[in-house]
Amino acid sequence: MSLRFTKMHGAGNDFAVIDSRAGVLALDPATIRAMADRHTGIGFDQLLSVEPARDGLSACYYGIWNADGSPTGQCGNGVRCVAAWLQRAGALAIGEAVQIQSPSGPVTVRLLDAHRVTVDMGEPVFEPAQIPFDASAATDRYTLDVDGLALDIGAVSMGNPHAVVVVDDLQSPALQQLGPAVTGHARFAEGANTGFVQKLGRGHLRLRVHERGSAWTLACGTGACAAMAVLRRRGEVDAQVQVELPGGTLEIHWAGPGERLWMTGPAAFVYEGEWLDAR
Ligand SMILES: N[C@@H](CCC[C@H](N)C(=O)O)C(=O)O
Repeated sequence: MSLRFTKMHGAGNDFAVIDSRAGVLALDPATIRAMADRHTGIGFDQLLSVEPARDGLSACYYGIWNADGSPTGQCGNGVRCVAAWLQRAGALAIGEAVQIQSPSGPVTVRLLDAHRVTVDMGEPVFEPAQIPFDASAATDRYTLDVDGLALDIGAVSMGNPHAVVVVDDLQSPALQQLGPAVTGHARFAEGANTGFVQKLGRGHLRLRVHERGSAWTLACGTGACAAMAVLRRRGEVDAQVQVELPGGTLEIHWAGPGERLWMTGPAAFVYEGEWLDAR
């Protein structure tokens, strides 16, 4: 088996993008893990498959798989890359807004230029059953028992599940163990992407995310949206926030509950390649 792909990244969160518009390949988790391997494969956080739209309305559908082969519902950095990929393929014009269908539903993208994209990410979902998170009612903060430590978290879905933890020091060595522990916590029935956020001001956040299925990444687009959603709902940030991640900066706008959330950030091409399955 061989497979052509485009290597891309959004603020350092990296992807292999496959053109599946003419035929969708069924890739098993073991194959995705082999492709994702940073020593013996292409190396990526997520695999994105651009497929024909399933709703007759969207420009395309895109499937998302983590480096461990698990599927997910949304990818904020990925959808910006898909938009830039469509433009390079001649299927989207700069300035044009189109709907892209993701596993968790449609989002609307607008290309600001060939490498910068704004996305209407929809409304953050705080209802525990929809995250899914084990709690009787939606609230601004929950106490999570992590190996005896009472951790204050926010929980939200941006099409995928997120835990948001406010910290004073993003470099604290304790986060190395806390990240995986929250990601795999039993109260998140499907796991969670865990964002540790440091507040630098009402319009400025610094964030590190331990992702479900891909571990620590240089950026997580839905993680930036989740941090904004949780802190804005608590009244701790303004409607426009800059989120600094290890690999780059994203701009997030959310007026508040009942409103749609917008994310703007980069999408970069790295190279075109062909994966030769030599396992
Ligand atoms: N990096 C992504 C999120 C990818 C999916 C996530 N690991 C999950 O399993 O939900 C982003 O930019 O949003």
